[in-house]
Amino acid sequence: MKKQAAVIGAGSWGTALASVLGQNQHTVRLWCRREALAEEINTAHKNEGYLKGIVLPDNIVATTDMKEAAEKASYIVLAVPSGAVRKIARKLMPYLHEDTIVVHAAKGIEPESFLRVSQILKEEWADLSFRGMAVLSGPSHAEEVAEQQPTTVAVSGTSEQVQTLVQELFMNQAFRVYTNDDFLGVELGGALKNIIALGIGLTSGLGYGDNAKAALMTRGLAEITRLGTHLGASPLTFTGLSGLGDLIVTCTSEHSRNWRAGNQIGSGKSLEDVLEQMGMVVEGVRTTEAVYHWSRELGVEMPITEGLYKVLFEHVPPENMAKSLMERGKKNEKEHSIMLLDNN
Ligand SMILES: NC(=O)c1ccc[n+]([C@@H]2O[C@H](COP(=O)([O-])OP(=O)(O)OC[C@H]3O[C@@H](n4cnc5c(N)ncnc54)[C@H](O)[C@@H]3O)[C@@H](O)[C@H]2O)c1
Ligand SMILES: O=P(O)(O)OC[C@H](O)CO
Repeated sequence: MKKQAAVIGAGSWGTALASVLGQNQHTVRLWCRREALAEEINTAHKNEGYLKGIVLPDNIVATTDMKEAAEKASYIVLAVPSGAVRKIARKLMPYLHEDTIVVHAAKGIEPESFLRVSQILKEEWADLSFRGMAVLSGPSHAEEVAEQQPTTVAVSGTSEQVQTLVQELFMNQAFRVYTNDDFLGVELGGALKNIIALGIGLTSGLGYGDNAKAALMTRGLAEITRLGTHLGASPLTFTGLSGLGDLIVTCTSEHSRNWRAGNQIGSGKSLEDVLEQMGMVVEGVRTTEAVYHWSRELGVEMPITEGLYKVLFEHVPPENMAKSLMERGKKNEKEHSIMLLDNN
């Protein structure tokens, strides 16, 4: 059935998700910051700056007016960078009502508070009543979603009903949505994989090959799972779409901004120059900062995150990251899995 949906954020991901909703014949209002972009979307049905060469469904209406975008929507999809979520949550406040379902699609952890995006929203909207919240996450580069290439993602919701409704809202022949009741795990997987993708890009920039890439992906997943299960997420979620799936796509795709940023830093560019030239969000930088401090506070070992933090924020040369990881003390590969089995 046709729904009223608002997508907040007309960058790569917001535009791609609006496109999926448009293909599904929903009424879509896409909120963007710049008038010129709204004009481009409404007249040319394009967003060339973020999704080059893509023609958008003509039932997407772009606006810079938050009221016009969100007031009548029964679904509000948040697709801004995690760093903008608090500010946007405040702007959205007047337009949430009893029937609103909020779907967030941002992947990050807040550095100062160590909060996930859903926790930021709950904090900002503590006094409001709305129908529920969901997180949509998984291996899904906007460029391929916009081209209607086969894509699979996971959705988790504050209730089973919300989860199923969001699955129905987005699902189509090119965009397959699985439900997963582990909200924490789905949200964490999407945020944490960006750290590992940055690290892998960095080693590729240094000239290391596929063995290093496989090592970091495997041990990266181990450290994501270690933190996630420590916080109460299911280990199985990290083997699914929002865990391993998203890790694979972000660490191997030419589309990944996190991988590309790491690659350029490994090749000798400064973090500041890389971020300035990217022109799009590189979530892994902020999340590395958050997770480095968070894991230390929690006493959870995350050596890849630690190595990357030192390169990004303490000006340690990138080659030292690989060296320090290779020279760590002897370990049993299954150490953490054994601990998990013992606890069950
Ligand atoms: N691009 C993808 O393939 C993809 C896929 C899945 C999830 N995500 C996640 O979606 C989120 C958004 O990523 P993106 O790729 O669309 O980023 P992007 O850089 O392509 O676009 C970001 C959009 O947010 C807007 N924005 C930035 N700062 C803002 C602020 N302070 N207030 C209001 N608007 C602001 C920008 O104008 C732009 O429209 C990120 O958390 C990202 O990890 C991205
Ligand atoms: O381009 P990236 O590195 O921000 O990754 C985008 C998505 O998270 C991939 O699923």
